[in-house]
Amino acid sequence: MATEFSQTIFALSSGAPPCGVAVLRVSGPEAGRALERLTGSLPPPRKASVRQVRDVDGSWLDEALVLWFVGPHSATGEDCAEIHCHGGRAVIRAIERALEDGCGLRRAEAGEFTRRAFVNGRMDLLEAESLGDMLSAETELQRAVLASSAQGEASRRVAQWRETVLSASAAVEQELDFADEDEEGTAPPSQWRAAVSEARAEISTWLAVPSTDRLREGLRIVLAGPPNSGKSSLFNAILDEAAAIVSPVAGTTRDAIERPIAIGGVPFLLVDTAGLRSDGAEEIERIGIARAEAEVARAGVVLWLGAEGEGPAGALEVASMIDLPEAPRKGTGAARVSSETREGLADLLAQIAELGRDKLPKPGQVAVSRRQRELLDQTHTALRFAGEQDDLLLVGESLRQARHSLDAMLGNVATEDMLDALFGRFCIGK
Ligand SMILES: Nc1nc2c(c(=O)[nH]1)N(C=O)[C@@H](CNc1ccc(C(=O)N[C@@H](CCC(=O)O)C(=O)O)cc1)CN2
Ligand SMILES: Nc1nc2c(ncn2[C@@H]2O[C@H](COP(=O)(O)OP(=O)(O)OP(=O)(O)O)[C@@H](O)[C@H]2O)c(=O)[nH]1
Repeated sequence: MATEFSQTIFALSSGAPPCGVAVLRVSGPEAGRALERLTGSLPPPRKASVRQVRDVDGSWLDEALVLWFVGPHSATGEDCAEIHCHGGRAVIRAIERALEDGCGLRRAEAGEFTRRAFVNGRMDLLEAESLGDMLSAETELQRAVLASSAQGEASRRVAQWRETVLSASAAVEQELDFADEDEEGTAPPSQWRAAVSEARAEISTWLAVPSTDRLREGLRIVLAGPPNSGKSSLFNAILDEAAAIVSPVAGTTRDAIERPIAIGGVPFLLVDTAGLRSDGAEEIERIGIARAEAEVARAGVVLWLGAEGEGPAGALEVASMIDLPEAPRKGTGAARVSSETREGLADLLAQIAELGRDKLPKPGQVAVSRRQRELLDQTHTALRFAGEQDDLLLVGESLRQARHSLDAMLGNVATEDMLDALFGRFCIGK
């Protein structure tokens, strides 16, 4: 996407019409002139004002509440106007047409308002990423974990580490100067090593937290066990009981049947390992088993419905079909359920939610995306090297690498492609 900041953009920022009130946002140098053309005059900045909205030919369109923000004191950092109109489809369309054809504005692309806020220094990349996650949050745990990053907490810490690295670099330069001059004078004390090691320890605690991608996708619960052990029945019973998440993560539908669900406010992806049936050719059986094994390997939680003690390590053993007098397994498994009568289902769900809370980021912890974790990992490696190295030239180079990774986290160095990918997953109007 070519970023053309001379252009003024507009979009419907509120949800799908028809709705009670719709919010049309306008950002860019022409925002004030457009608002003036449609409503007669510019209201006082930042003050909600009721105005009659008219098309450029003078025909009346709606009575609306309007807001006017003078840049840089706006969400995007540019001049911004908002028209809060009645939420009928035709009303919205008529005002959009007046903005597009009447005023010559352009429809915004996905995430373009936020992208402008980023480019104008209103937020850094960490904040933009967590805002994106916040917008797709469906469960309470997702919201609660992202709340801290959204408040800029993560950014402040990263900026502090960057400062630490910059000061260390300066100190190393100074030590190098002393060495060069070969003077008798005492070299400055190497306090930077302590500061760098402290930052590295803090980075380690962040690296120990699962990524926000994990949080967004949900923890995989894989139902495993031999044919006819009741996996599909339990799959359906759990789905029935838990709240289905409305928007499944795009592109995750694979051979196994997966459904995103929330259990106790924790996001999960419930996976039924279908196709395990061994009544076909040996070839098919092997493929089925390989597939199930692969699912088990990438599972966050395995619910094992097979014989006791035969499940994969760490699996939650589930005795199924307990309503049957001749239940295939009356075992003392951690959980006992009947998909038929739902006995034990609530207990099983509570156990699953607890496991999820344990394996996903916790509220109060700072969680970052996989991409950010890679950069953080690079920073950590560079800082460890710097701390252990005696050759000051190599130390200086490692510190430069660490600073570069931290800059990439904040978006001080960002490529257009990367920004396209990040902001492209936002909604239009955000
Ligand atoms: N109607 C509406 N609601 C919204 C937004 C919006 O743009 N419009 N936002 C869109 O993201 C979020 C709120 N974010 C905002 C962030 C900063 C400013 C702003 O005007 N900041 C100025 C003035 C701050 C002040 O009041 O002192 C500034 O920081 O200089 C506005 C919205 C969520 N709700
Ligand atoms: N009475 C009773 N029957 C059950 C229960 N759970 C499953 N069944 C029955 O057991 C049979 C096998 O259940 P499925 O859920 O299809 O088992 P599965 O493990 O998915 O089987 P495969 O897809 O072949 O691997 C079906 O006839 C179900 O109706 C239960 O809790 N109580």
